[in-house]
Amino acid sequence: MSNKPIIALDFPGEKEVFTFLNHFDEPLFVKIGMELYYQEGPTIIEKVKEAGHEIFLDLKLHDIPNTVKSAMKRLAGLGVDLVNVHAAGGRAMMEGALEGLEAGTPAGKTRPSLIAVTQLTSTTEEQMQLEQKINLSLLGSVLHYAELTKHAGLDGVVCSVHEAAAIRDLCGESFLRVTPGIRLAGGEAHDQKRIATPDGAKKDGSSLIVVGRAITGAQDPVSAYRNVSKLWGE
Ligand SMILES: O=C(O)c1cc(=O)[nH]c(=O)n1[C@@H]1O[C@H](COP(=O)(O)O)[C@@H](O)[C@H]1O
Repeated sequence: MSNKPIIALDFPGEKEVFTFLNHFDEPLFVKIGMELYYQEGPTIIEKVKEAGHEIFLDLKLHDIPNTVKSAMKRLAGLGVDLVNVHAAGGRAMMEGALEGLEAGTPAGKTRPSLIAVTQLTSTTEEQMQLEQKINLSLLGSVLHYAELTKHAGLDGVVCSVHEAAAIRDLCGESFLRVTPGIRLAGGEAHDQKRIATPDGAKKDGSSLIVVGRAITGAQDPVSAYRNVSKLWGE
C-alpha cells in the first residue's frame, strides 16, 4: 500500500468518477464509499482497479459478528487494498471481520488491510457525551477503541489528526492512523468537526490522509491534489 493522499470519490455514479479520474495521468489511491458502491456495486471496483488505482473500500460495516464475517469474506474477493468496520461493533465483531477477510482472500493474494472507525471526524466531544452517553473525553474514547481494535488483531484505525499521535504512542508506529477531516488552510469545514491540514497531519502522526471535497470540489482538482500531496510530503 502506498502512502499517497487517499482521494474520497464521493460521486453519485461511474460517469462522474471517470470524468474526475480522467483529469489525472498517474495511479492514485482512491476511496470508494457507500454512495458509489450502493449505486454501482462491485463493478465499479473492477473498473477503478483496471485503471490502475489503489482502493480503500469504505463501507464501515457494523453488525453481529457472523454477518460481518460473511460480508468480509465476499469483500475479500474484490481485490481492494483497505477496508473498514466500526470499532463500536465490538471485539468479537472485529475478530469476525478479520477471519472473514482471511478466509475470503484468494490463494496467493494479499489480504486487504482492515481498520476500524473510532469516533467519526464529524463528532464533537459534547455530542459524543450527550448522544452516545460515553462518560470519557473524546480522546479517551478514541484511545479505548484503538486499543480494542489492536487487541482484535486489526491493522489500525480511522481517527482524526487530533488523536493520531496519542494512538501511535499507545499502539505503535506500525498500527495505522488513517485520518479524514483534512482541509487546506482556510477551507470550508462542511460537516467535519475535527479537522486538520495535510502538513498538520504529517506533523501530528497520521499514517494516511483521506481527502474528499478539498480536491473533488476544487475548481482545478489536479492542482488541488498536487498541493495536498506537496503539503503531505509525497
Ligand atoms: O471512514 C472514513 O473514511 C471516514 C471516517 C470518518 O470518521 N470521517 C470521514 O469523513 N470519513 C470519510 O472521509 C471522507 C471525507 O470527505 P471530505 O470531508 O469531503 O474530505 C468521506 O468520504 C467520509 O465518508
